[in-house]
Amino acid sequence: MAPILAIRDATLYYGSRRLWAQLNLTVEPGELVAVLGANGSGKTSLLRVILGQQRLTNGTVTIAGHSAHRGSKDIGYVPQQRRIDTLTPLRARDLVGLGLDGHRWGLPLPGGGRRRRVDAILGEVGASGFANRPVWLLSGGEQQRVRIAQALVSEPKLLLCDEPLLALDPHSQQATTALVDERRRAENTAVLFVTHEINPVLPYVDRVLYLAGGQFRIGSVAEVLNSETLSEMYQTPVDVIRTGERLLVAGVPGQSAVHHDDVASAS
Ligand SMILES: Nc1ncnc2c1ncn2[C@@H]1O[C@H](COP(=O)(O)OP(=O)(O)OP(=O)(O)O)[C@@H](O)[C@H]1O
Repeated sequence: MAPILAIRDATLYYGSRRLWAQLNLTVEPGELVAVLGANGSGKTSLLRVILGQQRLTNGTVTIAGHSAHRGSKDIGYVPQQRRIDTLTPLRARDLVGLGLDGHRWGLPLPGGGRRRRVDAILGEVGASGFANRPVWLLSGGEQQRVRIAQALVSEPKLLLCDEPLLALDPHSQQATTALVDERRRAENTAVLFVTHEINPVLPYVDRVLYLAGGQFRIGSVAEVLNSETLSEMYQTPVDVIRTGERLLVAGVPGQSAVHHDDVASAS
C-alpha cells in the first residue's frame, strides 16, 4: 500500500536553531503515530510543514503522492486550541460545515448533500444532541468533538491532531482518543497525534515519533519510551516507569516530575 505521508530527509532550522534534521517518516493508511516531545521541540512546526504552511530547510514531504501544499483536501486538521470562549454566533453545525468549505473553492455540494454530510459526521462523533447550540456554550469535551467533526467532514486521508487532549478531563480524553481511533479503523484514516499526554493514546498507538534537543527517534512505544533512549536524547538521566498500564516519565529538563499524564488510565 502506498504511504499517505512520506517525509524524506527533512530538516528544519529557524535561523541558526535546528529543530530536527534528516527526519524520515512514512505513515501508512490507518496508522496512528503519536508525536511527543518537550515544549518547543518542533511538534507543531512539523504539522505546519505537512500543511504546507512552513517550508523545510531541506527535504521533501508528500501527502498521498502530492507535495505538501496549503488547502490539501487529503488532510484534516485539529489545531491546538483552548476553549472557544468568545461570543461567537456560530453553532456547532456551522463550525463543522466550515470544514467543507476550505477545499471546495466556492463549488457547493449539490442539493442537501452538504447538510447530510454535516449531520452524518455530527452523528459519528456523538455531537447530534448539541448540533444547533452556539459553540461557546459547549463544554471543552463537546467543543473537541465538534473540532474533530470539522476536521473529518471532508473525509481526509490524513488527520493531524495538535494536542487535542489539552484541558480535557480524563473521561473526555478517553472519549476523544477513542473517537479518533474508531474513525481511523472505519475509514483507514492515517493519524498524527501530537500530545503531552501519552497514556490516553497508549492503547491505540502504532508508533511514536519523539522530538527533543534537535534530534528525533521513531519506533514502537517500547523502543522509544524507555529510560535509555530518553536519557540519551535529553543528555541527562530520565526515568520511564511503567505502573500497570500507565507510563510515567520523570526527569525531563524543564518539565514537572511526571511529564506525561498522571491521571488517565490507559486501559
Ligand atoms: N516561524 C517561526 N520562526 C521562528 N521560530 C519559530 C517559528 N515558529 C515556531 N518557532 C519556535 O520554534 C520552536 C518550536 O515551536 P513549535 O511550536 O513547533 O514547538 P512544539 O514542540 O509544538 O511546542 P509545544 O509543545 O510547546 O506546543 C519554539 O521555540 C518556537 O518559539
